[in-house]
Amino acid sequence: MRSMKMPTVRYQNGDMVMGRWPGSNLYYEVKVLDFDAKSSLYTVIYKDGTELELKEQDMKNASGFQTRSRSRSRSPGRRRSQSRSPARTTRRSSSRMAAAVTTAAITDGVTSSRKDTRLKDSLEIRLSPLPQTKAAENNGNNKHEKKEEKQKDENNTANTVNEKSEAAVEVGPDKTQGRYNLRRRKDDGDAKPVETKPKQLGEKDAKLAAAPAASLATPLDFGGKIGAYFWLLFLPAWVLFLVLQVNLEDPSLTNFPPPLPALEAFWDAQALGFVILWILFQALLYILPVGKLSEGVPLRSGKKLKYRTNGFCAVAVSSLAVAAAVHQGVDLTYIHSHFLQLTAASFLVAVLLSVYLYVRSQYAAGEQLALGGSSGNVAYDFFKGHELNPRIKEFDLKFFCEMRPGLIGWCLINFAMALAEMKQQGLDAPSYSMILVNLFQLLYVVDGLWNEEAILTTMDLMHDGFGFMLAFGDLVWVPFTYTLQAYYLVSHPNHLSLPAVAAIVTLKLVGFYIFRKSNSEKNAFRRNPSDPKLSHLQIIPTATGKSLLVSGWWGVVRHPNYLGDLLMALAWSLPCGFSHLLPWYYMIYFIILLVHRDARDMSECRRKYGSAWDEYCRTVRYRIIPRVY
Ligand SMILES: NC(=O)C1=CN([C@@H]2O[C@H](COP(=O)(O)OP(=O)(O)OC[C@H]3O[C@@H](n4cnc5c(N)ncnc54)[C@H](OP(=O)(O)O)[C@@H]3O)[C@@H](O)[C@H]2O)C=CC1
Ligand SMILES: CC(C)=CCC[C@@H](C)[C@H]1CC=C2C3=C(CC[C@@]21C)[C@@]1(C)CC[C@H](O)C(C)(C)[C@@H]1CC3
Repeated sequence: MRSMKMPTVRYQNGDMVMGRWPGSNLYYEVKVLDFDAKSSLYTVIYKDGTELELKEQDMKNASGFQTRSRSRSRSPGRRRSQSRSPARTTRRSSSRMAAAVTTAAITDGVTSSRKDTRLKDSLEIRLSPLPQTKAAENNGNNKHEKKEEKQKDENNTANTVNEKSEAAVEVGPDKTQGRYNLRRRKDDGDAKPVETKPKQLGEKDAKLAAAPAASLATPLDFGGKIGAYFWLLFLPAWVLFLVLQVNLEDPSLTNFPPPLPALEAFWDAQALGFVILWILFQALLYILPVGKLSEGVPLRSGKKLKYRTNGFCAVAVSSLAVAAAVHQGVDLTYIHSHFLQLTAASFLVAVLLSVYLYVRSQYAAGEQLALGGSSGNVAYDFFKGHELNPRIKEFDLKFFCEMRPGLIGWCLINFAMALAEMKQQGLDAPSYSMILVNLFQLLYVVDGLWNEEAILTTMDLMHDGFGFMLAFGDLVWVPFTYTLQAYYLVSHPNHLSLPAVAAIVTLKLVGFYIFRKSNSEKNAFRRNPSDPKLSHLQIIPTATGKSLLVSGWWGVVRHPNYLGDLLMALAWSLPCGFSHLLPWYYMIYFIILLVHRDARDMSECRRKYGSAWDEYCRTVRYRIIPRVY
């Protein structure tokens, strides 16, 4: 009441006005409940019961609007787009729900073709869900409809969707000006963001969570079933090719096939012993009860897993252990001279682990399976990973393998290469090139471990199952191909002038800054969308209850973190010079990997977020490189 008496307050308690739905151009009829003079926010209630806080600029007098019938807005274009839209099932079924919360479709009287397109677009925006109980109240009256809706939603992983499409109104050119406070008033007490609260599963959600993953499975990628066979054979063969190439004086693609060693040369029991010891040592560090217990993102079941994020401690202890071993006279150049055998041993471990993972996934409950690795085809699911988060008690195999033995092993191998260079070239200290490669990659790994919690919001952890692709990637690909630049420098010295060093360091730092800032921004937002530090960012709400960042780093390109990563990759290759293609292998591979990952992520997000994702893509036009790609 205190605030309502102030002269600057435009709307009074109880006034019916039009309120903009956050992140869109849609205006709905709302009732003003309160005004907070401190924050200058109005608390309003929409007809479906959603309470939000809005700024005055996002509210308008109802008299300035004219109504528009739904049928008029359904242009042929719209029908086309509907039939293409992955959100169509949800949209149609939920439009019936919307009947309960209908207001008339209205426009502000501005008519232009641009506006029609925008209206068409905005009508497709699916809005944030109501709390389950409320949604059930609104939607649950007609049992027949509810049943039908369940069936229609079978292929949609989104939670209950509530749509107010009939009440769409578009106003103003600045569709996402300012961030909206999406916290409901009753949540203010615990100040928890809507999306990080454990979900109260409604009947439908419980059914979705328990549904066999096969019925929800996403389209196959990596060339599908045939592709899986190809990658299962090609990836190990390619690693072998690279490892044999880097040993040659003149590594070149034209040396194909490179001279193959005898079969016995691959096997070394001691090398296998070292690999197993290293993995066990890392496992021991992982289970130490030190460091934070971080929560992962909610699973389909609504549950959140806990992860021990003590990676920085693990790399610190590992460094001390390695330093002590060197001090005790352990010759780390063994890693250089037995590279092939160590690779073969790690490959063996990765294959055995993948078989174990596949077998155990056969006994896993539906809700524990990855949607992307549940095709029903053995080779594909073995490759892509059938179970999402395989765990032995609290020990998370995917998280451990991705962040520990291979990643920390990468630094150990690089360090061994620096020692091997000094030995082979008769140097008192490693070359500038070797130092740069070592420091750059060490920074990358240590940063990843320092920010270990951020991995929990990456694709691998959230969506990909744990199978051969990641087991092999983590235990073989990362430690034995990401180290090729250091390996190459052992016998292919490349002199760098100081200005060249300065230029490469600058490039690395720029890349690192973009990479770190963008990853941290997304991670912080996913963890707490109401974080005051992010209040300057603009968002697009989606039907799943999660929002998409549309400004800040994620408003520059759709994958700013990939851009930073690519700049860093360039800085890792430059110290090796231009004599051979081999040290540029990582750069080339990484472009392919990230372009493919971006495409995978795009289709996954389109499936998840429907038209909200399309809206994001229209606003943020470029994928990785501003104005180029
Ligand atoms: N060195 C290496 O070998 C590799 C390094 N990487 C690096 O790992 C990091 C993680 O990469 P990756 O897991 O591929 O992808 P991202 O960390 O970019 O994660 C993609 C997910 O982020 C969410 N998202 C996308 N756009 C937005 C937005 N606008 N607002 C909010 N959330 C959004 C979506 O998930 P949701 O909405 O479900 O939360 C999407 O599925 C990157 O820095 C990458 O460069 C990756 C692969 C290999
Ligand atoms: C060809 C093939 C077998 C591909 C498998 C891909 C994996 C090698 C990569 C998938 C995502 C990865 C990430 C990292 C390493 C490579 C893999 C496993 C990462 C741990 C490197 C360090 C970073 O700081 C990171 C934590 C962001 C990153 C996460 C993704």
